[in-house]
Amino acid sequence: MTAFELPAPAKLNLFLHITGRREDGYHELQTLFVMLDHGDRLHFEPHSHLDLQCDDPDLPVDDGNLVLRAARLLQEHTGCRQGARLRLQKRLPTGGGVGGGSSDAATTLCGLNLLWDLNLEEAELITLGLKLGADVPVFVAGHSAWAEGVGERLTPVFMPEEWFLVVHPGIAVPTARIFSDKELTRHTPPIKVPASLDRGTLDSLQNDCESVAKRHFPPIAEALDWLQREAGNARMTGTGACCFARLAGEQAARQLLPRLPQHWTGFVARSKQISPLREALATLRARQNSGTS
Ligand SMILES: C[C@](O)(CO)[C@H](O)COP(=O)(O)OP(=O)(O)OC[C@H]1O[C@@H](n2ccc(N)nc2=O)[C@H](O)[C@@H]1O
Ligand SMILES: Nc1ncnc2c1ncn2[C@@H]1O[C@H](COP(=O)(O)OP(=O)(O)OP(=O)(O)O)[C@@H](O)[C@H]1O
Repeated sequence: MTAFELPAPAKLNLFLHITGRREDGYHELQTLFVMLDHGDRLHFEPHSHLDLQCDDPDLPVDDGNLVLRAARLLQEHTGCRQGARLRLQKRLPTGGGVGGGSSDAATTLCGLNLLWDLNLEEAELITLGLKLGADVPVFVAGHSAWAEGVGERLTPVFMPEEWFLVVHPGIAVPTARIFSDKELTRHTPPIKVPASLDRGTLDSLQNDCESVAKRHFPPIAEALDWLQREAGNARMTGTGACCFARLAGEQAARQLLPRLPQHWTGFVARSKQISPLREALATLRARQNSGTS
């Protein structure tokens, strides 16, 4: 396979319940993930060794970057000695709760599986991904999903494609800081996976991390208040910092975006049943099979 580019999409947690804590300190969750049509991009090229470039000067380009950690993990797991030149275009805010780093890691695993002709099955990539972070498996699976465990027990759910305004109130939230707070609600009773998730049910479900995140990071409370006033049904995603609201359509979302207070950034995105990564991989494979790569 020669050079190609793949998306690393964002996710939203439409709700997030914490139902318990494991002995290793990780939290048991119930959450609904949707994939968005907005995210980072990663360029792959054959190369003698692993080399990462990134357009965000605040991110490391050594093993501190999840892209290189994912690449090395795949090399170790398969014994593959090939390299790759990887160029990461960041669009997702770091520590934003939209899964930026995790999605980059998933795209790296899937892209190198193709570049290096490894032919690993999706289940094997998911197991590897979980070693890199609790959010990596859902990006490898690449569809909207109900998730349990630490986020790795995935059940596909059909969700209508909807438009969202996602607001980033200019701060980075370290996930561990929220999960280590003594006052975090950790015992929400588990709910059964509903056969279908109607809007009324979804709107009644909360993000258990919100109150702790709002206390540590007041800009999150401000962003939630603003979105609630302007659009209704405001929620935080993951452990923050991003907050989001569902809008009636693309136009409504795009009209609200320029009205964001100046010190925040945001983006408009549509949820996708099948992630842009999975779609792009299918196109690349089809090209490979027809010999036009
Ligand atoms: C909150 C979510 O974003 C929901 O999608 C994810 O569960 C977080 O996933 P992630 O960013 O991939 O998190 P990881 O990199 O695996 O973990 C960061 C830290 O958060 C804490 N952590 C994370 C996930 C989890 N289910 N329980 C935890 O207690 C752990 O202290 C861990 O050291
Ligand atoms: N490729 C990457 N992109 C973003 N952050 C990265 C990357 N590689 C390593 N990191 C580190 O990961 C941390 C933030 O991770 P990430 O961007 O996944 O947070 P997040 O968007 O809040 O995701 P989540 O919803 O999974 O919590 C930062 O400490 C950052 O330096």
